[in-house]
Amino acid sequence: MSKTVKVNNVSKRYKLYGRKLDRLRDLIVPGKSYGKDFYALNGVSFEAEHGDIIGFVGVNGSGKSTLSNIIAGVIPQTSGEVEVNGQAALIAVNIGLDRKLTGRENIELKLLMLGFNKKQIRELEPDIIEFSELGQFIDQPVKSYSSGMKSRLGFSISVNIDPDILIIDEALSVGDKAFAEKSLAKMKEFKEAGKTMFFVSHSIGQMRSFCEKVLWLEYGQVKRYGPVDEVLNEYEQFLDQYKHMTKKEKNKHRKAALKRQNLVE
Ligand SMILES: Nc1ncnc2c1ncn2[C@@H]1O[C@H](COP(=O)(O)OP(=O)(O)OP(=O)(O)O)[C@@H](O)[C@H]1O
Repeated sequence: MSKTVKVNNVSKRYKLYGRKLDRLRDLIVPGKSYGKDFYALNGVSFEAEHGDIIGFVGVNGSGKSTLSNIIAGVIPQTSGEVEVNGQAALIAVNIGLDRKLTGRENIELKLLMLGFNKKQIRELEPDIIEFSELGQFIDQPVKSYSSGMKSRLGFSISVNIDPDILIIDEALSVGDKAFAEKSLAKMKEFKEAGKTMFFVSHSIGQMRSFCEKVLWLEYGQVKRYGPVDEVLNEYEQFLDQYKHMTKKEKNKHRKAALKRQNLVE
């Protein structure tokens, strides 16, 4: 099977500043570093094949969205290599939509940015609007949309451009049940067409029903990568243990993780 996505030793470093002055100093003082390095991802490696449906799990802040954004080309990695063979589309709440523009204008802008010509846009637009079920709201500015409506618009654009690789970051969790079911059906179509998909969700049920493999991130590092049941069973055990930890034990766990992210409190 050929690889569609190869992520090799990828890290993402952010600078955290305790004081505004340090941020400014970092910009204007050459050769010196203020602020503290913080690794949202640290040495992440994995590969995806054609037709793989891969879920990203991990507790809040473990790096799932950062990894999704890097694969989609929305943000660059600090180090390491990412090879993406094909066109990738990211569906995430609040990403890629201009709040001042209407839904229709956002569709046109997004398609233009992806390199579609005017004729192709005219052909695609009705399908996108129909799938979104936004009705007359399509001509209202996106800033007046609820998060579910934004997610519908983003999802409709991304699935109708027929990408090779689809990355869905929590987008299904804000839509209503009917739209989530319609979206899942569309994703099943993509699955049958052999596309590669990445799926970020806190819903273990959705993960089990949809994904074949799972990548478990723990504070920026790969804890496990493998078949869905194997990894999720272990992840659920961890969540259960975590829930029953005393405050002191939770703190110890958190401190060990922060140390790995280079951020000792
Ligand atoms: N622009 C940024 N500047 C500094 N730190 C950031 C930035 N973006 C993300 N981070 C940090 O990187 C870490 C990983 O964030 P990310 O959003 O990838 O986690 P996540 O696993 O998707 O979390 P969640 O489940 O809460 O959505 C977090 O600690 C976050 O605070």
